[in-house]
Amino acid sequence: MAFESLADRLQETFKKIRGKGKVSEADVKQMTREIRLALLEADVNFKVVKDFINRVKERAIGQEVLKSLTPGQQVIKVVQDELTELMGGEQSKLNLASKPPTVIMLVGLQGAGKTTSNGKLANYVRKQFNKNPLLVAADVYRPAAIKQLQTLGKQLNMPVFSLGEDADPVDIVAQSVEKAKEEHHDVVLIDTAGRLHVDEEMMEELQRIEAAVKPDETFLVVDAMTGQDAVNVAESFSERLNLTGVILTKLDGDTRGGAALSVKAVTGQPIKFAATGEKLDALEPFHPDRMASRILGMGDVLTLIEKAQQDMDEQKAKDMEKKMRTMSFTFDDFLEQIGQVRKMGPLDELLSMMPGANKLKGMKNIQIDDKQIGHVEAIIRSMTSEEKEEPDIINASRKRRIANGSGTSIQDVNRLLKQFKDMKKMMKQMMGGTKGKKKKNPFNLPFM
Ligand SMILES: Nc1nc2c(ncn2[C@@H]2O[C@H](COP(=O)(O)OP(=O)(O)OP(=O)(O)O)[C@@H](O)[C@H]2O)c(=O)[nH]1
Repeated sequence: MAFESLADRLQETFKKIRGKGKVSEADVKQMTREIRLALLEADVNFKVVKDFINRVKERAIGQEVLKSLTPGQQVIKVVQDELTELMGGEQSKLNLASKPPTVIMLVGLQGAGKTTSNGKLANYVRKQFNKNPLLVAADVYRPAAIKQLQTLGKQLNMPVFSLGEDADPVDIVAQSVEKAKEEHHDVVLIDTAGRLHVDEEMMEELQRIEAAVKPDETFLVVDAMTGQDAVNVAESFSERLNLTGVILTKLDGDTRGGAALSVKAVTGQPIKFAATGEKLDALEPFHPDRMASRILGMGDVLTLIEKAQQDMDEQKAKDMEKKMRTMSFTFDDFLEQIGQVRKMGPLDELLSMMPGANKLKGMKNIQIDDKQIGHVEAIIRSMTSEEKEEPDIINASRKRRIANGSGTSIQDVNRLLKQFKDMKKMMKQMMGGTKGKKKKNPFNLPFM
């Protein structure tokens, strides 16, 4: 899972400071020392780390007192804020031209995921903004590049503009924009040539394309797995082109996080999209605040809920959120959720967005093995309504009855009860509620 060791280390550090009723300057220094090491180990650019630590230190030591947070929590909030800021603060939206077509050019090194991202982005603008994109094959050097884009075009049922391998890329893009106007394509997505390394010839060509079509967006596609290297590449590109944003790819791999955390500071350009897989729908707008929460082990509950909303009807998603918030989630809801959640995608991917999930090694405690679902359903159906509402009343004799009724064993029943308990614990953590009395949580920090 991406960011795993960074997340582990930061959470270890926070554990020490969270409950503190008083945080001394020495505590802050100790904490920032640990954060510094964790970031360096995650391959974050050293200069970026230095600035980051200085800001955290300054704010954490000199901060005003917020009544609703303990001093330990305040310090953690400072880190969360600064981490969000480091990745760009506000989410940066796609810039669509007021006068179509919107021209989007993708640049980057070979293998970064440029061509794939082109297809994903085309898919995204069609779905989200109801656009009618034209894909443009301007990589005439890599033999299979045009073909690859044409294959993507076929999968998406979208036209691809190409003049073959012998044409000049500048002619290709200029003609493609004319064609887009004629045929009412409101978004033009240009796939440019990549090289293994930054080289002069490539940069000049990209600059010529840029001058010819004046793109509304020029996205640098960066492979998150390449860490520091990615940042150096980003620097070279941003020196020569008017980049407007970054698409960070391969966030589904076990990247240490360096590129995600440094690229904004180094290029001045925000990460606008994150790609999390090879499939054509694996592209999401990048939200710095959610990513910061995720790195800090607070989970990405909003993305989880959005994902849920895409796949189940909105009312159900709202109900689910409310139930989690008020802790009135019962076994009946659990049963319903199992069905819904299975529609949403691979369980391990969903679980990785849950707060604290990275701490549950292998996530064994809450893993819902698809094969066991039948058992789980049978067990829940063998419970009385009272038991489903208040599982704490399930004593040894009730367990025996449930096991018999569902054709499972007492161990199976115990396991499910434990899973349910763990799940509720996690919900409590992520929603910040305590059973019975509701605490005010102005910053919506799940660890409160
Ligand atoms: N796991 C994962 N793989 C990705 C992602 N994005 C791209 N890939 C894979 O990375 C490889 C390279 O992607 P391409 O799109 O061909 O790379 P490119 O940057 O266009 O390369 P050139 O056209 O040679 O410049 C392909 O095998 C993609 O399937 C991602 O977000 N996650």
